[in-house]
Amino acid sequence: MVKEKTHVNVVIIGHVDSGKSTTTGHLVYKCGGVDQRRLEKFEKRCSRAERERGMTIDISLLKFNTQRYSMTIIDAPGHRDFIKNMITGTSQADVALLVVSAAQGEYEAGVSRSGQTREHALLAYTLGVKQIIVCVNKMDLTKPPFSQKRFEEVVRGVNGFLKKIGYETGTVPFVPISGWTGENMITATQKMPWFQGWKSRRRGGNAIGRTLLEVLDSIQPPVRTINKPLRLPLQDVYKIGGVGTVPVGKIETGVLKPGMTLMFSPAKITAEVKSIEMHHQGMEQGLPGHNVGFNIKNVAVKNLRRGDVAGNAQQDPPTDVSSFEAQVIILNHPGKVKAGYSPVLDCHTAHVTCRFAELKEKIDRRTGNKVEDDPQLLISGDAATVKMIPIKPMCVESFFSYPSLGRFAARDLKQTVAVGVIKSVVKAQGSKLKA
Ligand SMILES: Nc1nc2c(ncn2[C@@H]2O[C@H](COP(=O)(O)OP(=O)(O)OP(=O)(O)O)[C@@H](O)[C@H]2O)c(=O)[nH]1
Repeated sequence: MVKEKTHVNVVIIGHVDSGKSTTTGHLVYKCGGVDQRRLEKFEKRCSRAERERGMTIDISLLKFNTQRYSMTIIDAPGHRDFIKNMITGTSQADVALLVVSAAQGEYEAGVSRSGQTREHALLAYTLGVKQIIVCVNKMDLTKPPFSQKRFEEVVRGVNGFLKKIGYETGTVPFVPISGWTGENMITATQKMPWFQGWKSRRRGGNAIGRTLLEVLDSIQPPVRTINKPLRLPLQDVYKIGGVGTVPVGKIETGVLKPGMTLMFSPAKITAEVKSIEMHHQGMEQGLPGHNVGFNIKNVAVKNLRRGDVAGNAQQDPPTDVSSFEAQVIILNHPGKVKAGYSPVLDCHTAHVTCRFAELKEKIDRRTGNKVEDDPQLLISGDAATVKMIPIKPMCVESFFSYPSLGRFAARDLKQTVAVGVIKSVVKAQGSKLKA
């Protein structure tokens, strides 16, 4: 049997027009598993949706293979809801690919105060994406073309702010590429003979690859969370004739098996798993990353809904929370955020209004150090620790215990006003679990 490649989720980040689509498009066309027709269809849908509604695009179709990994591009910015998707997206990114344009003026704009390069990198780091690869793109447009001096200038600059954000520089690889003309994407170019591969401190100074594809192949395999208790946020619940109630969703942690007794929270319902399916095939078990449908008996469809979380009733079952403490970053709020502010939170598949009950402390975004106790208000750009109270039952977890159930986007006025990670939760029955 052919060994299945390890699956890796990649998020593409970088300033507008840095070449994210061009670069990823190149990878997918050359190393992709998506057939041309589907890709064309996707592209059509993509541009129409973007034009008309600025809608979020499901680009889960974008896949490509390296030697060791099967990679899925889980989201790319430029879409209005990128930040929300990055946080609540169906999969967690294992690695971030930061695209930086080396073209004259474009690099400078990207790393300027209003540029998105730092913002995206900070967001990736805050959300726990600790592996990052930087492609220094548009090398064909440097002056002179393919300039080593320009590459080194970009490396110095980007390393400087990655270090401030918290990334361990020296281990972050940089590759000079042209996503447009293809240099160093799949095959090594002769046009940049000065680049013989990124020398990684982690690999004792050995070069880890001259091409973007090789560098992607050199990442640390993601640690899967198979040994943790089961968490399966429901996407939907179906009633299927002759079968019964079938909830569907993606397994975030743990293992789902027939015969297991599940607890659904906040529905507070237990039920036994009869069978499990993925892509219409029966399975003996479901593992993290699997999108499954499973049949449970004696539970009416109306008693379960999207946003409920299934877990093993015998092993740290999920429960709803009466409050939680989160570290938030206010992104776009036109006014002032004060205690009592109640935006809608998107956390895993749940969508629940939560109140900023207490603003506990304002913190420095980069160092995480406290800068003020009990602030009266927060404005765009501020980071703070806040106590939040959901206005109806909701199951969330600390980011530390279950990352994908512990990060959220807060929405108001049709935009993402804040993003956050949950530091600790108070379970509804009163026991406080500290992260
Ligand atoms: N010469 C050259 N042009 C490039 C390269 N990569 C991208 N471009 C061009 O730069 C422009 C922006 O590229 P995109 O791939 O759309 O950039 P993006 O980052 O996806 O843009 P947004 O989604 O709007 O943020 C396009 O006109 C591309 O053709 C490159 O390596 N060399």
